[in-house]
Formats: sequence, structure tokens, C-alpha cells
Amino acid sequence: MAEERTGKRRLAPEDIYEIALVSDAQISPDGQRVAFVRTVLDRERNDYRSSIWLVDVAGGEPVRFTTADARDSFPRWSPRGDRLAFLSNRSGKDQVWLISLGGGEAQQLTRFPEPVTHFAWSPDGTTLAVVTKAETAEPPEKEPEPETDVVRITRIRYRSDGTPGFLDEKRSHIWCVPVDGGRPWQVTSGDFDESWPAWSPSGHEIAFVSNRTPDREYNTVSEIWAVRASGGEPRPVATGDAAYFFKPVWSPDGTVLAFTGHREPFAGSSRNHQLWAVAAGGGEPASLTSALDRSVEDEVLTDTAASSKPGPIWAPDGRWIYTQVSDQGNVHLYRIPAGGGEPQLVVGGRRRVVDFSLSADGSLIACTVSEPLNPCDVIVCSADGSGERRLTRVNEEFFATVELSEPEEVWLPSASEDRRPIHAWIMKPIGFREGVRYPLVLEIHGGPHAMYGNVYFHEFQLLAAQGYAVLYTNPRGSQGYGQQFLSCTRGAWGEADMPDLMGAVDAVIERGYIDPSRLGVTGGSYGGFMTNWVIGHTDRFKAAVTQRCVSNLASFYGTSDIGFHFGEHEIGGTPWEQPELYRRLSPLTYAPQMKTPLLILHSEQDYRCPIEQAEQLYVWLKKLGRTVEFVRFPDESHGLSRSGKPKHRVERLQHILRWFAEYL
Ligand SMILES: CSCC[C@H](NC=O)C(=O)N[C@@H](C)C(=O)O
Repeated sequence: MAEERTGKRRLAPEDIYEIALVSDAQISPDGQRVAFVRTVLDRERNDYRSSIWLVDVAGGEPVRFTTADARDSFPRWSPRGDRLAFLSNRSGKDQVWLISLGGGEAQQLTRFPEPVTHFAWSPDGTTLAVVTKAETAEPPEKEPEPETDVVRITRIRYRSDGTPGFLDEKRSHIWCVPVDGGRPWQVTSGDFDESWPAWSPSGHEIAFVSNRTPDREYNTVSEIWAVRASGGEPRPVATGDAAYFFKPVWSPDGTVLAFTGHREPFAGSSRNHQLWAVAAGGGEPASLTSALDRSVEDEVLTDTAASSKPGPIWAPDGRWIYTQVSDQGNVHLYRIPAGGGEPQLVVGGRRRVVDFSLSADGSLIACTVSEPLNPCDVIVCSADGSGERRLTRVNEEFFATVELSEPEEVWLPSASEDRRPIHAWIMKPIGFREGVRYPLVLEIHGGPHAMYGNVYFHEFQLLAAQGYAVLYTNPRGSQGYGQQFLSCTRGAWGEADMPDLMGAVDAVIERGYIDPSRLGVTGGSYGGFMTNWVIGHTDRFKAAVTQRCVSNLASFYGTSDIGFHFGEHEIGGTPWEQPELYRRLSPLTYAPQMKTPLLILHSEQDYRCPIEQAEQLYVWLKKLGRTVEFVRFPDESHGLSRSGKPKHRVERLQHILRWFAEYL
């Protein structure tokens, strides 16, 4: 029917191959061009490829600038704008490469034996500050054969989601690398992990993020330090047991450092990240965004985006600091007065500003944006957000051939006593006709402190294409609605947020086009926890798919790479201090009440929510005689739905559709 009406076809799982992703829009210092990363899925190799592209700010067709068959990322303009440094895995591991804008091949700059994870240009353009775990600047003649494959563990934090799954004993440090020849030198050292180097405007110092507290093994502190670029003993800038600070950036006159974070390290993602300023010499930081009551990080979730690493940026006149702000399902670009005062919205709208950059004179901004019906494009606008123009139309051709469902943004009453309105999105099925009642799939997000929002979500569009209405919400515990809302799930996982979800389902059913006997539920990670929780507390759902889930909080403590502090803060104590609370809040406790046919999807190298969480649930339900199936994804991590091997991503989507087709 839809096809007849619109001439467009329905979306399919394999269409992930058709969608190119752009990210990391970096405007040249002179504001003439934007460099960005374009990532595509390589069907033949079952892998990803990315390259650096350029587009003129004045308009015109974007052109591919790096041409290697590799993964190029993180393009950064030299201060004079005559070359780009970028990361590439062309030589095997991510290293820094340089390419001149005047033409010629890219040249490999660094040859560290370990990957480079981040770098920053010195203000005079002669040197890069580079982050790597390498202990030497050159690889050894021959890689030494490991003496054993046995892993010896002595630290409390030793896991890391994915492969190989263990943190090694090597430490991330800052090196300086001269760009036109000369030997690299190591700037920081010791038993610390450093990240996010930021050059002072004079080029004499580098600020960075580290945890240098004596008790760092058992805390989650993140401090701001500075060190002379030539090396030596770092000095504290914003440090101490209450520091949870990231992404430092110097004011143009070098007198102030701004950074993001909060003052409750153990609380992690359950607190708004604020923008802070401190005298560059060190001292007591002041929050510039405490009145905003929102996080200055990007908290939105999607399955269709490439990653970038935006941080705050000072306007060159030192009056403003530009930052992302997560607000009610959107990620907006704000500028915050550096001396205090009202934050100003710069790039708003129903969308996510994925990353951004400023021209050297501060007059132009380039951003990557994502919208509900368009995964990504590059835009430019003036410093106050005016005069916005779209520079790319990356997926326009493809989306002209498929029919998408436009999400309707609504506020629906919670089923809890307070009837609090909960922000939600409803997608009608493709081919929707008045008078017909449709099955509904409730999608529950993870975190719990993240948010759904105004971005393209392939899984949701796919469900709509298969004839399901889709409901997604930001229940209590979500980001984007202020600190009080964010804290609601502490010690009350499932209990605090399930009424919000059920109220939203009730409200959608009241619209008259949902068949209440055909409700499905799914979610990943904390959303998988909630899927398990929901089917343990109601039989109203006819089919469920739990993904990368948590089922047993006691065994989650100590097996997840998220760290011991997460459960302690989120649940309210350790399993031995609060055994009854851990039992009460674990979905497995309610397994005997679970009757809904359940599909369990889990990655074998998921060390965020280890697969034992799925295994327990599967065997308990099987033994209880329930309809349950377990699909395991080898060599995949927690990020399967977003960054897994393309073939597995397609198979995952197919399994979800299969289960709902069979049981809903
Ligand atoms: C429930 S414990 C860990 C949950 C995890 N939190 C952070 O990593 C989570 O829910 N992740 C979400 C964002 C996801 O993977 O979708």
C-alpha cells in the first residue's frame, strides 16, 4: 500500500550498508572549508572504511581528500591551515598522518609501537601533543614473542569491553612530536593514565586529564593537570578527591582553563556534567552552568552515528565558551559567557549537534547534525547561529527511495501516583490506515542515564517498516530533564521507571490505533535490564527481546568493566552490605513470574554486561519451561548494535524482526 502511494520501498535490515555516516566537522582556520570524516560499511570485508572529505563553505560538491583503503579519522587543521593531521590505521595501528592542502600523498608522522588515541597541534604549528601507551617512539625491530598467554591480574579495574577484554599494565602518556622532523619526546610518565592534551596559547604548557590521587586504584577521580611542553613535573590545576573533570581548554589569553564535569566522582553519569572555569595557575573551579540544570555532554543514543570527540571551545575574543548541551532529547550548541551570565542557544532545533568547530576568528561554526529522518550532515552558521546552511546531503539519494516514519514528539502521563508527564516519541507503522489497530513495540533505552531523542534510529524505522507502531520514551533516570529527574532511579532501578513506561503505553493505546493484545518490548543494556524487569512484573506484553542485558545485580558487581563503583552508587551499597536490595532489584528474582516469550541477544565479548547475565536468565527460564531463545554473537562487544561487524548488525536486526513476527 505504502509503496503504491509513495513509489518508495520499505526499509530493510541490510540498508545499514546504504547509509554513509559523516562526523567530526572541522572548519579551516580561515573559515573557507570544512574537513569531515565519511564512514561507510564495507560489505565484502564485513568491516568499516572511513576517509577525510573537504567541502567549501561557499557551497559545492564535497570531495574525497584521503583515498587510502583504510580507516582515517580525527582530522585537525594546522594553525596556518596549510595541512591536516589525522589518525589512520594504514600502517596497522592508528598513527598520526599529515597531508598538505597543496596536494601530494599523506605522510606518516608517528610510528609508535602502540596506537595513538588523541593529539593536538601546538599553537605555532611545529609540534603535536600525542596520547599513546607506547614507551618508545619507534617500534622495536621485531615484536617480542609474549612469554605466556596467561593473564595475571593485580588491579581492581582490569576489564575492558571488547577484545582482548583486559586492560594491560601500560599507561597512556603524552608525547610531543615535531611535525617537520626531529625526535619525539615523552612529556608525562609514571603510573598514571593521561588524556586530552590542550596547549596553552603561548605553547609553553600542556593541560591534560589524569587521576594522580594516591587512592586512584579505588576511586574514580579525574583531575586537570598542566605540564611544561618540554616535560618535567606536572602541576595541579583542578584536582582532589571531588574532581570529576574532563576536556580542558585554555582561554585565548591563557589565564583561565575551562573544562567539563562535576564534583561527585562516584556518581559518574548520574550527575549533570557542567562547564567549569579555573584560574590557569590552579585553584577552586567555578561552575558556569549550575543554573542550566542540564549536562554539557552529548547524552543521546542511536544505532546510526560515527563517533567524534567534541569538547568545549573558547571564542577567540575570550567572551564565550561554546559547548554541547543535552536538553529533552536534543543536543544543542550553546555559548556560555566566560565571566558568568545567561547561556545563549546557538544551534537549536529538533536535532542532535554531534560535533562542532570554530574558524580562527570565531565568526563561523561548522557542525555535524543528526535529525529524526536524516542521520547526518554538515552545516555551517555564524557565531550566533544565524545564517545556517547545509553543506552536505550525504544520504539524500538513498532516503529518497525508502519510506520513513516521522516520529511524533509527545508528553504522556506516568502511571505513577504523581502522573508526571513523560517525554516520548510515537512512530506510526508505514502504511498506516485509520480504523486499523496495530501491534506496538516499546523501546527502552540504556544508561540508565542517557536519553532517546531527535535522531535517526535504524532499528525503530525498521520496526515501523514492518508494520509496528513504535514507542520510545525518556522515563525517570534519563538525561535531559534536570538533576532531580536524573537521580530518581538511584536505589530504585525498575521500581521508579516502570510506571513511566507503562503510563506511556496506556496513553498510546488510548489513541485507538493500537491492538492492546499485541504489545512487544525491547531494549539494550539498562534497557535490557528494564525489558527483563517489565516482563517479570506484568504479563501484558506478548513478546520481548532483551539485548546486552543485566539480570543479576550481585553477579554484575565485579564482572562488568563499568567498575565496582557503579553498582555501589546506583544501587546504594555493595552486594554484601545490601544483599536484600540487590535481590529485590534483580530481574532474575522475578524469573518465575516471567511468562512472555523472550528472545535473548548477547555478544560474547560484552564485558560491560557480561554474557553470564544472559546465560543465567536463559537457563532459569528454560528450566521453568518458558518460551525462550538465546542468540550469541561471537567476537562482538557491548557496542554490537552500533559498531559491531556489519553482518552481525544485520543478523541482529533480523532476529528482532523474526521474534516479533512470530510472537506478536
Ligand atoms: C545496566 S549496567 C550498564 C548499562 C550501560 N551503562 C553504561 O555503559 C548501558 O545501559 N549502556 C547503554 C547506553 C547501551 O549500551 O545502550
